[in-house]
Amino acid sequence: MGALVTSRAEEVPTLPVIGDERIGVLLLNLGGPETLEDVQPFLFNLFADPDIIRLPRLFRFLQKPLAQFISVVRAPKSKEGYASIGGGSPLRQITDAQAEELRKALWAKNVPAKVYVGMRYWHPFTEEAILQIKRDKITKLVVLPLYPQFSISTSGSSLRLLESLFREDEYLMNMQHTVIPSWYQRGGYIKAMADLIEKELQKFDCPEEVMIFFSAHGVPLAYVEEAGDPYKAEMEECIDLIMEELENRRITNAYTLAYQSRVGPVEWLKPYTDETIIELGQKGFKSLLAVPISFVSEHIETLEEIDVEYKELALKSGIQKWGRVPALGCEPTFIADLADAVIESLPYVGAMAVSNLEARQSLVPLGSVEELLAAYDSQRRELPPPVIVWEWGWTKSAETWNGRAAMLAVLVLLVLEVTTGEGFLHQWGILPLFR
Ligand SMILES: C=CC1=C(C)c2cc3[nH]c(cc4nc(cc5[nH]c(cc1n2)c(C)c5CCC(=O)O)C(CCC(=O)O)=C4C)c(C)c3C=C
Ligand SMILES: [Fe+2]
Ligand SMILES: [Fe+2]
Repeated sequence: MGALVTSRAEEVPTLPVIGDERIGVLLLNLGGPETLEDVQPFLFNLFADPDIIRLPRLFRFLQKPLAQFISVVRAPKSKEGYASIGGGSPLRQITDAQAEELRKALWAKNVPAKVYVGMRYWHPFTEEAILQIKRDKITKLVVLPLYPQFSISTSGSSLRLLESLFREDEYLMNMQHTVIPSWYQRGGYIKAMADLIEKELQKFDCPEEVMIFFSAHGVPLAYVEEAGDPYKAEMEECIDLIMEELENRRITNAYTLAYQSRVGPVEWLKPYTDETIIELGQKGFKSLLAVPISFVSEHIETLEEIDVEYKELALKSGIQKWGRVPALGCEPTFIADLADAVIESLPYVGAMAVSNLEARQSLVPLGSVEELLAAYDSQRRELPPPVIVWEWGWTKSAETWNGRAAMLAVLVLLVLEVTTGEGFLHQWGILPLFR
């Protein structure tokens, strides 16, 4: 259920109607498997997303079979990871708690709003949250992705899904709404991050000698260089702002940014976290403080990848003292800032009423996300034509048989790829995702 999120339902006051208005906030997030049985279907949902695996247009019909194949092959390794952090992702629980704290902060600031959670790949799905929003007859909606920096693969994917849901539904089309596409530059968020870093630095014997190691989730390089994803630029600006805030507190440590969690053999944003850790060890750094920067909840990549894998690598590479800044979670300065972001965006929701035509065309009043997504789509159209072109018959039955022949050919190609290690899917960087 994408319902009003609360730990104890009876404590939630009934949503007052101000005039005719009912305000809602929709938090968008990735979602994670709650049990080990959820892992494979969760992975299927993730890989079936064309914003995660970008196939050329002619091969889109392969998206789901490919997602099925990759998810089945990858599931055992992923399950091991989830088993090691307690048998499932903590993401739903943390996001629900953030939603409840945000609701309280909004009510405390005299903005009585309902807060909904819509996950992209697992429960509560975005579609469920939208159903609940309609049931509650929300009239003004603020859409807030829980990713500080925008990426096509995260906020972009969720917004694309929302846009398609909005287009199909008369009620949603007419609902006033606005989106906060990214918020990495907000003062409260920057301050909250700096507070956490400052606190963790104090746990080292010589805090001023610690290398502050920002580890962001990576994306394939082509997203940034070909599709125009602003993720890297926003990430770099975000880190500059945090370091400025620390400098104002006379904390002038060395710092660096690297990208973690790459999947498959295509080039991802560099430098890579693992390679950077080894280099820092070689350069003689002895103390590292890891700062997860692209996500505001603990999840498998903080709890397993950073806390276990990267720590082990660091210790092997000559680092003697390793620390890690916790994810923001329900940190009060951060939640208060999210509440302010929502409140500041409310006039834009009103503005949508003035130009409802715009509201019908785009989720975003200023058009920024629509422009980003449009740029991304035009990149997709410009991809070179695939080598195989199916140009057989035009009758219905011929098309059916062509489809079957194509599927058979694809299966043969898959078997050949797996056995020889070469082929189209390797060239597109897809097949090695299986491992
Ligand atoms: C800002 C954060 C994230 C970006 C950008 C991102 C891009 C991205 N991710 C994959 C593949 C996988 N991601 C997986 C889990 C996962 N991803 C993020 C965040 C970002 N992903 C989080 C927080 C999580 C963990 C959720 C949880 O359960 O705690 C997984 C599944 C885990 C695994 O098997 O390793 C995959 C696979 C790609 C390909 C991509 C960019 C194209
Ligand atoms: Fe991911
Ligand atoms: Fe990942």
